[in-house]
Amino acid sequence: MSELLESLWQHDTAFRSDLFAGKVALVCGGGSGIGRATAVLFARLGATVVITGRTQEKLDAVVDFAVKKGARMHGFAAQLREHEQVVTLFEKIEAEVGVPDLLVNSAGGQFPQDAIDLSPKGWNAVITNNLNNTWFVMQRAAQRWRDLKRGGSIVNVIVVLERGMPGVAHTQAARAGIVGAMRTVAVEWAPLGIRVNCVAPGLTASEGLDVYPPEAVAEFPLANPFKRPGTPMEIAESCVFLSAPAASFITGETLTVDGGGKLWGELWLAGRPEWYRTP
Ligand SMILES: CCCCCCCCC/C=C/C(=O)SCCNC(=O)CCNC(=O)[C@H](O)C(C)(C)COP(=O)(O)OP(=O)(O)OC[C@H]1O[C@@H](n2cnc3c(N)ncnc32)[C@H](O)[C@@H]1OP(=O)(O)O
Ligand SMILES: NC(=O)C1=CN([C@@H]2O[C@H](COP(=O)(O)OP(=O)(O)OC[C@H]3O[C@@H](n4cnc5c(N)ncnc54)[C@H](OP(=O)(O)O)[C@@H]3O)[C@@H](O)[C@H]2O)C=CC1
Repeated sequence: MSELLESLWQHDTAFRSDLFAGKVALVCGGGSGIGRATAVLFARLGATVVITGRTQEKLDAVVDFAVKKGARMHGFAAQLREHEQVVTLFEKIEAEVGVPDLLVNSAGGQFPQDAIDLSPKGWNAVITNNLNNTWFVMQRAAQRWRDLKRGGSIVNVIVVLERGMPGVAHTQAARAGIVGAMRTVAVEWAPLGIRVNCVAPGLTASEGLDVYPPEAVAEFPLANPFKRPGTPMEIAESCVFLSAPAASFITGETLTVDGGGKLWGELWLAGRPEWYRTP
């Protein structure tokens, strides 16, 4: 783990080291994967960072590493699909750290299953975990920015929506909901100085891939023409770009970072259903 964190700390970045000095960045899902890489990058670029997720130990490992490097980082656990916990989280951040200026929503996930077999409970769990949680956090941030008469930036990490993604129909539905809401609030909130964008990663090598069955994993190299997964850092750089002043005229957009996966390739996240197997 410390080797992985060290490699994130040393990785080349396109950004200057004081880019976010004086800013507070909140990264949801910052205890692992894409969120962790984004949090570490914000910290390297001078931000005070708050990471959140359900598991305090995961947050502590990232915070301990960053603090030892001389960065400012805090980890506050929260179940983001519960609205009251989101409100309490913001109160705690404001009391102990300061109002966030930047928000990256990388908390989420799903289980792979053929759509035809999804149970109502499973469908609801994934919708709640990817639509409601992201919405609760982005709305709360915007409410605080409106109340305090200050702007901010929101970046939501979603999935690629331009093509079918067999095995994760529930998550595609949830993320399509986020894109719809994002485009609308980009308009409603622009006069408040609030920008809202999305990053759509392709297959990315994170702990999140552990939930996929071996037959699906074996075919992951076919997901894009580079024939490799992306790295969390490759996604983090885009999250940070959209959060930065360099993106000050970009709102309501989705930046796809998928190695060309939406143009070419096959991806069967639950394996191929029987009726798609070649004889
Ligand atoms: C083009 C190129 C671009 C390529 C682009 C590629 C994109 C795809 C790759 C994506 C990768 C990632 O997202 S990686 C990130 C992955 N990370 C995660 O998934 C972590 C977050 N996941 C979770 O928190 C959970 O797994 C989540 C799915 C939301 C469920 O949370 P809950 O605690 O509410 O739910 P549970 O109690 O566990 O289960 C609730 C019900 O869900 C169903 N359920 C849960 N797990 C199940 C399972 N494995 N198989 C079947 N059904 C399941 C059951 O009905 C459960 O009810 P019972 O039967 O009663 O129990
Ligand atoms: N890896 C990939 O190939 C791709 C990933 N994505 C999406 O990118 C995002 C980040 O994924 P990735 O970093 O790969 O996966 P991870 O599973 O490593 O990261 C997801 C993080 O979200 C946290 N989280 C999940 N649900 C909640 C919740 N309800 N409340 C608070 N925290 C929560 C998890 O922590 P904890 O469990 O401790 O709460 C975890 O740290 C996800 O939305 C994922 O679906 C999209 C396309 C491709």
